[in-house]
Amino acid sequence: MAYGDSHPPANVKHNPHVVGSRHLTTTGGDYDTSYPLEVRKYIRTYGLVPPTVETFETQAQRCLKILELKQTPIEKYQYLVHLRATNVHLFYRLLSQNVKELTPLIYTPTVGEACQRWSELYTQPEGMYLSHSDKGNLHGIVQNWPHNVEITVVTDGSRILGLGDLGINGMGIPVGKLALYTACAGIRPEATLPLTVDLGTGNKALREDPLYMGSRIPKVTPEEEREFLDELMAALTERWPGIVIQFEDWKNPFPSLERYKDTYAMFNDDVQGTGAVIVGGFINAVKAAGIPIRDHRAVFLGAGSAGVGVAKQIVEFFMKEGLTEDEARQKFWFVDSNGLVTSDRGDKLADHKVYFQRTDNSGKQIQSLARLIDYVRPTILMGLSTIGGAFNAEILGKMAKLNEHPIIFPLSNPSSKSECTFEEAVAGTNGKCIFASGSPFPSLEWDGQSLTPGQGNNMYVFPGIGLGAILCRSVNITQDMIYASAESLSISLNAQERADGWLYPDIRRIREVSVEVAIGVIRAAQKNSVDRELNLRNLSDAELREYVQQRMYDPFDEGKKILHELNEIVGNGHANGANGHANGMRAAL
Ligand SMILES: NC(=O)C1=CN([C@@H]2O[C@H](COP(=O)(O)OP(=O)(O)OC[C@H]3O[C@@H](n4cnc5c(N)ncnc54)[C@H](O)[C@@H]3O)[C@@H](O)[C@H]2O)C=CC1
Ligand SMILES: CC(=O)C(=O)O
Ligand SMILES: [Mg+2]
Repeated sequence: MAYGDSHPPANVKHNPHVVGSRHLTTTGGDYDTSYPLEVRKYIRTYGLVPPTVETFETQAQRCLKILELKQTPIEKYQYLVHLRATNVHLFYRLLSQNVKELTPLIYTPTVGEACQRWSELYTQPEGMYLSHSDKGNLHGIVQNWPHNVEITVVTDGSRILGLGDLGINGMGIPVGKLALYTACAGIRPEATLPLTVDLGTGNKALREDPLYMGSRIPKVTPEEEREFLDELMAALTERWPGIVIQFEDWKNPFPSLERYKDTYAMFNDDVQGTGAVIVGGFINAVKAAGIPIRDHRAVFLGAGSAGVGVAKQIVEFFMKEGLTEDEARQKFWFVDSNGLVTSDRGDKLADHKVYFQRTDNSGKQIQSLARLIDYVRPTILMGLSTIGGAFNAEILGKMAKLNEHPIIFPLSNPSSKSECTFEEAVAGTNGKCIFASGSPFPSLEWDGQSLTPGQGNNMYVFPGIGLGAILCRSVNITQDMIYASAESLSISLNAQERADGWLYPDIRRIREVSVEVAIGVIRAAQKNSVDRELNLRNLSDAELREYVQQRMYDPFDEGKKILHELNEIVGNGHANGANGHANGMRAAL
């Protein structure tokens, strides 16, 4: 049985903007009220939108007013989903102009609630769902996606943020991450593929929920998952040879990372992207703490994919600063749900934890985080545990007593899972902490000063990693490319941000930051000889920057670009008629 056809519908050849389903596609619709009338005629939305040609300012005024009228974050999320589905370029114009205000609505924390309520709130497809029962047919089904894809984010929904196994309801995460790819790194919306693999779920309540839309089977075995993914990876790269594949929110991400990292242009965002973003901020945090690298000690609450991913990259940073690998590794104490991670704890440690197991405190199985802090006297406290509030006043007070400027990073998402809030961290350390959290918290006043929290979220790096890998057509995504993203991020603070002691750049500058990250990633790919776009090797940094910027999608340019294309087709003069009634247009239609 054929599932798809690699050829686009016939009318696509006639006009690339008219895609069968009347401008409503899986990655957004194109009913833009800012388009000049001649553009509307060309893409056949003339008469389908109100007659006035609006400025962005007018459009934005309406959108922001509607958002203001919505009472809850989830209602605002739903409005923004609707906006993207009908007017994709306006959605991205609005997002890029209001990235600080809108990111929390389309990403963490609101996307967490959206995933928890996906079955209840579902209204329209926004990505691709592939089930275990589709095995054997994935090559055909992938042909059904109507666009040329440059990047996909794929989840199995088994660990969505810190909210556990949400099955296919995790689709909100690929959708949200890819929206950030477009807004923050200028990947065209239709070049992104949100992908959720439906490999069963360990969440019994979901399997029994009449509204759940995934397979009602328990999670498949690791062997079945591997066989499925082997076929999927081959199908994706066969259809789109340059595709970059980002794995996201898998309960156990290590087997796929090991298996595919040297064969495909893939990376795991939770292990590698998180590691890079935290190293990026951490380089600035250790400078601010004023303690020599050699004297730092880190306690990590949570020894999962993100915790271990972060620590491994900090080891790399410590080694670049002159420590041996063993000295660097000995600076970490991990606590998981069974307590301190030691070699003699009595349970079999998961493979990824073994590297960081402690062997020096046998017989001293420390029972609580507070006791461990007394024992280790850490300078750094990281939270990747999904345990909201775990850094309580006692813990924060101890960190403040031990350090002039304790580094406190509660990184779990969404906000409800954060190990502490910014306000709690500031109050608990008497304003002394150096702080970054996974989800955003508001600025606050402390002792007559305005304090702004850092957001240590992989959104600062994954868009630039993907952009860099796409542009240099990287064969793989190497560890050097990931580490380069951290270094580029750390040096992308501007003078004001440095003077204010910020760890991360203002999120409103994210497009600029993504350009710098992409440049670092491309240079590292070249050093590792995994790049295929060899011309970029001859460009100076300034030329490469210009090249990257020019290739980024700009939602403000869309109308102009279509008009330009139309002018090319019908000849100058015809399509520029002020009343939009250009004769040449008829020829084009
Ligand atoms: N800020 C960021 O950019 C990122 C944040 N995260 C967040 O980090 C958190 C963890 O993610 P993963 O490591 O992928 O999950 P995971 O499930 O692999 O790891 C969770 C870890 O927390 C431990 N844990 C659970 N209960 C605990 C308790 N009571 N005390 C001590 N440890 C406990 C578990 O044993 C495990 O080691 C999530 O909330 C996720 O949203 C993940 C990736 C990026
Ligand atoms: C930010 C992210 O990737 C996570 O919390 O899983
Ligand atoms: Mg994630």
